[in-house]
Amino acid sequence: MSRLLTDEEITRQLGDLTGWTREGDEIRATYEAPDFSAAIRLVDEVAVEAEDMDHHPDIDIRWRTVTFALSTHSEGGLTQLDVELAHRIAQAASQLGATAGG
Ligand SMILES: C[C@H](O)[C@H](O)[C@H]1CNC2=NC(N)=NC(=O)C2=N1
Repeated sequence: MSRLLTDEEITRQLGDLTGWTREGDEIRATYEAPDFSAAIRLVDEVAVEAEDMDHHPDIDIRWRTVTFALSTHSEGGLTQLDVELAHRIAQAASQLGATAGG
């Protein structure tokens, strides 16, 4: 169980994460991988992290562009779980040479 974060907490905790923006009850980022295979590997690695956390992103895959949207559905907004998963996604993306873009 994780409580909803305040606006200030969200802003502060996303501060050092490139490409992540808040849109209402979600945080989102779009990554461009070197190729389609790397994009799928990124999704696969994120799946492992999501299962580890029992916290799951919405994922949109278009060729080598992958968009992740995070929200804690049970709480109806953003919690520490979303910030933690965003950091894990950023780490996986970095290791695969995927860069955060628009
Ligand atoms: C029972 C289990 O913990 C819940 O269904 C989890 C699974 N993954 C989840 N993922 C997300 N993003 N939000 C949730 O509220 C959520 N709930």
